[in-house]
Amino acid sequence: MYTIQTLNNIVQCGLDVFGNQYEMITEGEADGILLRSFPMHTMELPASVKAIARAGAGVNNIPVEACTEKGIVVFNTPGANANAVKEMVLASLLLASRNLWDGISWAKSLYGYGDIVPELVEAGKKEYVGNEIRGKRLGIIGLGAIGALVANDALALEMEVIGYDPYVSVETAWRLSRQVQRAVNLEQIFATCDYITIHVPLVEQTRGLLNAHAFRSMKKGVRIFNFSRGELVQEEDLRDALESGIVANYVTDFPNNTVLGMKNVIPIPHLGASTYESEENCAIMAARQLKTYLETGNIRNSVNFPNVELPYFGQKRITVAHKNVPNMVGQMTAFLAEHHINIADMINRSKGSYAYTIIDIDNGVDAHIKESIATKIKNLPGVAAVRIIQ
Ligand SMILES: NC(=O)C1=CN([C@@H]2O[C@H](COP(=O)(O)OP(=O)(O)OC[C@H]3O[C@@H](n4cnc5c(N)ncnc54)[C@H](O)[C@@H]3O)[C@@H](O)[C@H]2O)C=CC1
Ligand SMILES: O=C(O)C(=O)COP(=O)(O)O
Repeated sequence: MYTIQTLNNIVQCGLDVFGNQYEMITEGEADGILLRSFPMHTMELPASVKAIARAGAGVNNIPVEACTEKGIVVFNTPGANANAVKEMVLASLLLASRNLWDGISWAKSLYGYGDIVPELVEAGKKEYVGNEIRGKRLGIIGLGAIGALVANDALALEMEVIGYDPYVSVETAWRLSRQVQRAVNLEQIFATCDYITIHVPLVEQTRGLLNAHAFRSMKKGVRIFNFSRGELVQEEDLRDALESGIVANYVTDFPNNTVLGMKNVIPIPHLGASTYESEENCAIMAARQLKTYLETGNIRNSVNFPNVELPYFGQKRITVAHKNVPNMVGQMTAFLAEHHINIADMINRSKGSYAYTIIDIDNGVDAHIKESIATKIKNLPGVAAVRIIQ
């Protein structure tokens, strides 16, 4: 029996993945945590927690580094909500270009004028003339799951598309249309684009990516779309850019009080991933990854540990999350050799400064010997967490 704590509402089909061997709780000590955007940074993590699954892409709400040091595996669901965000970006391109936000608000304000409403509409519509997006240049910062989808569909809408992503994955590169131009630096995007959309994770390197320097390099009247995270944009610099007209519109999925007070901001209440389809995709994927990890130790789509999978048929298994330093595996297997325990199968993979090892041992080993080996491994310098699965 495992216990899963949910920190946000997770759609039922995701919860159903766990089955009746799991207890679902919202407070207390759990083996696994399932969440969406719940801010975890100030949360005390019980020692019972072995893994955290983010039903979504961004993990900046999770203390990933602290989790890594404790051997807690953090998962996300790459691509599972990308289509939802892409559709929102496409809608926003039109929303901002055609002055739909102001136009609709004005039309609604005409309620009560009676029979002359149609006349007022025809007389007033000249205030809301917009631009077409066809033929305009769209700059995409970050060509991951979302950025690549936006790029391809913007081309289909006859936009000219240029993308910037120095770390683009091979998989994304294959999916991208060859018509997407490649920017060698951000200045190329800033200086030439009519529309700029940003699809990078919030990390120290990307915080404040759009700042005074960036705004100064942009074409006057550029429209900016932020469906990634509010902190990617330096707020006071944005205010100046909106006031001076460098930025014609800022469409953001992350409104806060400061940004709401700025002119020409189109605020969206973090609806990028809020579709039934995406909520289901994310919840099912996150739940499956978490369940698999708890039951087999296999890791798929973790942000802090490598993908490691060894087929599991109910055999005895030791899993170790540890630092990626020499002789870790040697020391672990030495303990097994001391007790004449045969290794049936083994795998070790690393990701950055951490690694993960799965050791399958032959059945028939006494429980107390297994426990003693687990304790010896746990006490090795560099080991973050040890589990015995059987
Ligand atoms: N508004 C919403 O509801 C949602 C927001 N998001 C946000 O969007 C972000 C991107 O999501 P995905 O495309 O699914 O993630 P992803 O991981 O597939 O793509 C991110 C891309 O950014 C690139 N990148 C990283 N640092 C960069 C830099 N300094 N300059 C240029 N490119 C850089 C990476 O190489 C990668 O290709 C998430 O991290 C999250 O913050 C994601 C889903 C829903
Ligand atoms: O997946 C992401 O990064 C998102 O921002 C989606 O957040 P949500 O699950 O809608 O709270």
